[in-house]
Amino acid sequence: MSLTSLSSARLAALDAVRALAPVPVELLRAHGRFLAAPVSAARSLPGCDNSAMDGWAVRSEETQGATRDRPVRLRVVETVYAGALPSRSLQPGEAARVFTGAPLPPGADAVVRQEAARAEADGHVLLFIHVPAGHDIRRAGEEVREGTFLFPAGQRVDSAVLGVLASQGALTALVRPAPRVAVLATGDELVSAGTPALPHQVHESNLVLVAALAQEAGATVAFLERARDEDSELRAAFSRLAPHVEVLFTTGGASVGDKDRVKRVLSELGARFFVDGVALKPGKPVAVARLGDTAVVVLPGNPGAATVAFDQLGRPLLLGLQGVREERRRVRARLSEERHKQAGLTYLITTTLEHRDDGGLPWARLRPQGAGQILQNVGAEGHAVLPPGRADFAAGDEVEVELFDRPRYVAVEE
Ligand SMILES: Nc1nc2c(c(=O)[nH]1)N[C@H]1C(S)=C(S)[C@@H](COP(=O)(O)OP(=O)(O)OC[C@H]3O[C@@H](n4cnc5c(N)ncnc54)[C@H](O)[C@@H]3O)O[C@H]1N2
Ligand code: MOO
Repeated sequence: MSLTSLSSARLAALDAVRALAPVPVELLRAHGRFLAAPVSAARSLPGCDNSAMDGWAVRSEETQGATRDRPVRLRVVETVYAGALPSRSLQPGEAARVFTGAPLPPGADAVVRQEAARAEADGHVLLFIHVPAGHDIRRAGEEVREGTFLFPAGQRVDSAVLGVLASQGALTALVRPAPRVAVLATGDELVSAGTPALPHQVHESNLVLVAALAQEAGATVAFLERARDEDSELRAAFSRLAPHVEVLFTTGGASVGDKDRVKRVLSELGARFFVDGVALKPGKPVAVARLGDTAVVVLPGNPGAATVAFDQLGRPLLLGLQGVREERRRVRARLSEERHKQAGLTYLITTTLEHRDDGGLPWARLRPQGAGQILQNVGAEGHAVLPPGRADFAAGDEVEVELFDRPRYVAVEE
């Protein structure tokens, strides 16, 4: 098996998919999806000059010198509520009762909030403070002007973006749908959760693990299935599942053992391989193929290896179907302990970061690592990247850490 570099494999894997066609969906259903086209403002926000407070709209120059002891007295000529329109312009000596969000009458240029004023029974108001022009007013278009750019294609639709789209009067957002995925766990040693397992048996855990990873990458999980390490079972499972999903993930049987049959059976079914083995640890046996219209990601059975292989090839592929690629933040850090590795491979080691008060680089506290282990991903902040071309790393050596949190999403060109 000749091993492809991680960077080439990531590029090659993306050729196995094309972005799904955009569809307009109701705003709440767009939550977590990615915009398929840029969005510009359909209207200005606010739409008109309006009051930021409950109070009185005034001509600011008339409040000159007002204090508690020497209030300014104005005649209240109307009341304007949010959503209503003023009936007239303010003339000298006049004020309008206004509530938060109410359009400002022409002629008014400031608001005195009601804590600084008192209504009198005879239809006047006493103002106790001087307000400059613009005070407690929200100007038309001060936040958004009609036609200005709001979001690029590829923007992830989170709650904040949904709020803005709704404020523009949008009912729907144009997004790419969630890719549908199936996960197939293979292995004769596996015992389903809920069933007692003998010491030589293994509780099946990759289905839920990979399904959750797929959901985190925006996919909808349509099938979770098991197959034994038999050609006929594998063949039947591939043929049954592939037509119904965009991506089929398999776990186990990916390596070179006698019962590692997944890749061979896929080939016999006519699958075309884009990636077959990557110079990566953990995750080396990972493959990406296409069976008919379905992308197949062959993940190793070891849970730690399956996680990294999913993260490096499966996740980009699911994001590609949604029209985006992810740019993770990278920071430099110092290794908290020495590591030795195979020089030809990229090692990705889950890590937390420790910031000390000495002003220096953070320390990468590597999690206990093993492809077959499963605790290493819990609470990890990122991957320490130990690049190829080097075998020995001493404690204190500088490395890059790729952070999982707050990535940037960029629309991919089609
Ligand atoms: N001679 C060689 N042996 C191995 C090589 C190699 O290059 N030459 N590669 C190793 C690497 S790297 C990995 S990673 C593993 C993974 O290979 P497979 O994909 O074939 O995985 P399995 O053998 O089926 O299982 C490995 C391990 O993981 C457990 N497992 C499998 N599926 C699940 C599941 N759904 N839930 C929980 N645990 C699961 C399984 O019981 C095994 O312990 O191969 C190396 N070997
Ligand atoms: O590369 Mo396998 O994925 O160690 O452990």
